Amino acid sequence: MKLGLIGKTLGHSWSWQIHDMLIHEHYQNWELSEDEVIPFLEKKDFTGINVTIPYKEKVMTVLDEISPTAEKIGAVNCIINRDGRLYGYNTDCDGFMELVKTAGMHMEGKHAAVLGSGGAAKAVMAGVSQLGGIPVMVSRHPHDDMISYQQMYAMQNRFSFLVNATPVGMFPHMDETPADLDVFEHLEGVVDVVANPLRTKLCFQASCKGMPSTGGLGMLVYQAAAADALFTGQKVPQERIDACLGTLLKERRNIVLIGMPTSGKSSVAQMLGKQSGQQVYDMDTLLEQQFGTSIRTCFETHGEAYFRAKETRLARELASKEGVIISCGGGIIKNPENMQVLSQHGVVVWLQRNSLFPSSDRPLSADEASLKKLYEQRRGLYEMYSDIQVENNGTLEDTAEQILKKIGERK
Ligand SMILES: Nc1ncnc2c1ncn2[C@@H]1O[C@H](COP(=O)(O)OP(=O)(O)OP(=O)(O)O)[C@@H](O)[C@H]1O
Ligand SMILES: O=C(O)C1=C[C@@H](O)[C@@H](O)[C@H](O)C1
Ligand SMILES: [Mg+2]
Repeated sequence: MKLGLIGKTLGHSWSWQIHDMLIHEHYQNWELSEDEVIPFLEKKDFTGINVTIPYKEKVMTVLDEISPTAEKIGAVNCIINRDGRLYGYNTDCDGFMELVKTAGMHMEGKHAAVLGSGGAAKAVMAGVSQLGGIPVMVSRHPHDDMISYQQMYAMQNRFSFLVNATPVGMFPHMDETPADLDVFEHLEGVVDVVANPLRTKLCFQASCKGMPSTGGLGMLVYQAAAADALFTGQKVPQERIDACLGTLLKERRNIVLIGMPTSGKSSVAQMLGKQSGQQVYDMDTLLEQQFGTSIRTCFETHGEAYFRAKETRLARELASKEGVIISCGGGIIKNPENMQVLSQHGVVVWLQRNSLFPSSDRPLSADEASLKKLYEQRRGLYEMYSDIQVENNGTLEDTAEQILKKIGERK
């Protein structure tokens, strides 16, 4: 089988790795210029290909047959060569539907605001409809049946779901967000088709509100699985799809430990590193190295604001890493920006320990009374920002194992 992906720039594509895991087949990248696309297709020297930006519409002109869904969407991302005849499909739509189902979201009879008007947005519109939902396309330059962002906000009451199908928030523009979630009063879930970062700012804001949300990595894997079923004529077993997602997440997702001073973040991080083989970064230790003094001395000399600014800068630096363990200082949750950047590629674990103790090394919890006060001030924030909560009352080994187990159970 000769399989691969065509598009303009493919350096950042994860598809070759995904298809390798799903069907153990070699999958090539063919970077083509505008003029090369049609001759490439006419040569028909492939078994099956995926098509990505910006050629999903252009390829339709030379296909022999196009599936009704792809025709309706107006974009093809999968082409099969059957005895010299080219058949076009849209598996982005299948991928989107699978993503929504896996996230446990039920769109039947509900309105979904779909942000964007490009190929991805059109596939999402078809997916929402096939799931029984009522999609409404939202665009900065609305025409035909689309509405503007202003109109969306004006009718916010109607929407149960918000789907981002624009590139806003995608790496490297991770501080951007396509919509203001605060305006919506009845949202049940947020879907972002962006896969990098794993959690966009939009999804972070949804998690802070306790609202179900999902990023686009699952869609990327599910659309690939749907394409593989067309390439091979056989369904990809679910276990293989799950294993593929698990591997991609393990390689890219950081484990971020938050919690009260002395809850065990640094010790558990070291144990996790030992058990999983991932690199460990201890923020307080790194800051102490940077200052050349203890944290207490830094507070005494420069004040808390100085320390917090350095902490945020370090959080941003570490947030760009992938597949590592990050142990935070207890006060990391004081600045929402820290948690947003650390959550981009991170699963955030709140470590809880019964026997917390005052420590002269930690300026804000040097005695029992301040420790207690600190806990009351911070527990709501630890809860809001964490994906997983784990007790650290047994051995460090047990705690680390429990964390890895709970993370493994998440998709
Ligand atoms: N599960 C555990 N079993 C035994 N001792 C533990 C356990 N977890 C933590 N400790 C001990 O508690 C103390 C505080 O742990 P650690 O320094 O890892 O906490 P921390 O959350 O990183 O604190 P800080 O926020 O002050 O950096 C250490 O002496 C550590 O050995
Ligand atoms: O970036 C990628 O590798 C891809 C993205 C989407 O366009 C998919 O439709 C395509 O199959 C592969
Ligand atoms: Mg520590």
